[in-house]
Amino acid sequence: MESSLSRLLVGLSVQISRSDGRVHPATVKSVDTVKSTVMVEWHERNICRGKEVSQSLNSEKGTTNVNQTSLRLASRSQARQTCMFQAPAPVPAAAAAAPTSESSQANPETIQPSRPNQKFYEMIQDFRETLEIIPISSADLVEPHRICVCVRKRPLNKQEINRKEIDVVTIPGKGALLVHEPKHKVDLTKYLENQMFHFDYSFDETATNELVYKFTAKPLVQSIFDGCMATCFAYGQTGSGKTHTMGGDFTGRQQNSAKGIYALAAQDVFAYLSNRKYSNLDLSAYVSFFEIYNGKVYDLLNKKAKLRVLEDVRQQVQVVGLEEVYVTTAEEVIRMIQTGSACRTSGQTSANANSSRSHAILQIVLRRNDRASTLHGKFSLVDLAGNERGTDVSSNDRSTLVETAEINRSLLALKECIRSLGKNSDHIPFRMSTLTKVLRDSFIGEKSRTCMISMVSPGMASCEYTMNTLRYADRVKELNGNSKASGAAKSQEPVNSSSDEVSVYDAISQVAELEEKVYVELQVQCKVLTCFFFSFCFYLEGN
Ligand SMILES: Nc1ncnc2c1ncn2[C@@H]1O[C@H](COP(=O)(O)OP(=O)(O)OP(=O)(O)O)[C@@H](O)[C@H]1O
Repeated sequence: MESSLSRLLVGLSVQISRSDGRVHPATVKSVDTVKSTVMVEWHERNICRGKEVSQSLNSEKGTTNVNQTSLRLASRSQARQTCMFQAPAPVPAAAAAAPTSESSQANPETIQPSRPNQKFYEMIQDFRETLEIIPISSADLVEPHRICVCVRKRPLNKQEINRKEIDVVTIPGKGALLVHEPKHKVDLTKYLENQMFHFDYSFDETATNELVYKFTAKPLVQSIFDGCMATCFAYGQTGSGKTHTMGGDFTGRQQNSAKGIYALAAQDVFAYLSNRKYSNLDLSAYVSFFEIYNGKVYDLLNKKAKLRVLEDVRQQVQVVGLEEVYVTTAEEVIRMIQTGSACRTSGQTSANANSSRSHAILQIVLRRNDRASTLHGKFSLVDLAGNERGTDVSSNDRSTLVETAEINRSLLALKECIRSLGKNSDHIPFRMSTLTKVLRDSFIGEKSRTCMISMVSPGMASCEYTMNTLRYADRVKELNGNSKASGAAKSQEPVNSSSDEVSVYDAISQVAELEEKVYVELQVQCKVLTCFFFSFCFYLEGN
């Protein structure tokens, strides 16, 4: 009885209610049923530029609460310490073992007496106690952005909960996101490196697709009716929620597309089309859905037909033969999304990771009902390849290495194109990849609008990938913040950004820009040489 009670209580998260009314999370360290004492450890922290600072507790006495049982505080010393509590009548094992169903539902993490990385879990919980958390809500104002970068955290999934993984991401709200990176000192002492990032919006695990849509893609739907070329990207590692956000919730091969951003955008397009404000524009909507895998384009609405990407003399990029279907209702679009997604999945056989190795692009095009079907506006919704592929260089398999290189190239190109757009640069390095080539018209001119939704997985095992995703998004956002075109607030540098890292990124940007300049320069020289050649031929013929 004694040992089972101890086992059940040790590691349990409890709360210390101080006499001044403040509450601190604490952990049961040991239970002595003979002396009727419980050892509880707690510490208090404050945030200071992302680092944690221990503070001393001032109150001498307080009470603590273990499964609703009040214990009297007997003694305590300094800030981070072990305290002795006088235990009341022994807590019945059954009561201790079975937390109320309400509490277990509210947070399954708190009912686990012990877990791998329990210490880090407690440190994160302590840290969260010090934060003021105000999640974004539908009542918040949607601000206009030319380039909008936001982040969405998904909840821990079943497997992660079964593995007792700890959640290392906190969304305090107002565009902020914190990653609590678990670290070890040389002497193996555990500590957290708390990294703060700021974006235009940050969505926590409770946010619905509708809420995310309202702040991200919805303003872009409006913009295409004003003649803009809009693009919305879902970026992040495999399993972080890109398809869930864009395509809707699905399990296995069953997909409920009605709740994804694709479908929500389609519904709004038809709502605007029937709105009196836009009806005099005399517009029609068309949809195309394609995938880019290994630099090749496949039509998802035409049995995965392989398509060619060509650039004409006016630098207009065309996907030759891409099916563009005339649509009149959102239901039609949803059916196409389902058909296209099934085609994408079925083409991948057992290699399920394929889905994250390709970029899927749904385009909703508005054309005027004139003879030439003049393009009025275009919305490209992109479910990008998983970004972890870019860092996965462990494989020796040639095809995986080629895929990895292609994904790296396209994600890098994408970032550079958005940055160039933010800088109002003359040189958009869109030729760096097929992805940026087919989206070229989304990166040029005053009428371009871009939104990037960066998805992060909350688990500790994904921490490194999460940091990569956030650094990428931060890099896109950084120049957006400085750009004259955007009205967004200046973004905050993540606390860990080293100058080396920044200079490497700058070097990449400069190389991309130079590459584009050289290309344009070569084109001009080629034209001059061609003119010279033909003049020379004329001259020879004349003589
Ligand atoms: N916000 C969320 N709320 C609830 N479940 C989510 C959320 N985001 C993702 N999921 C679930 O997590 C799982 C993985 O999500 P999803 O397939 O969207 O990831 P992904 O980033 O598209 O992965 P991949 O790159 O491999 O295609 C799915 O089962 C999905 O339903």
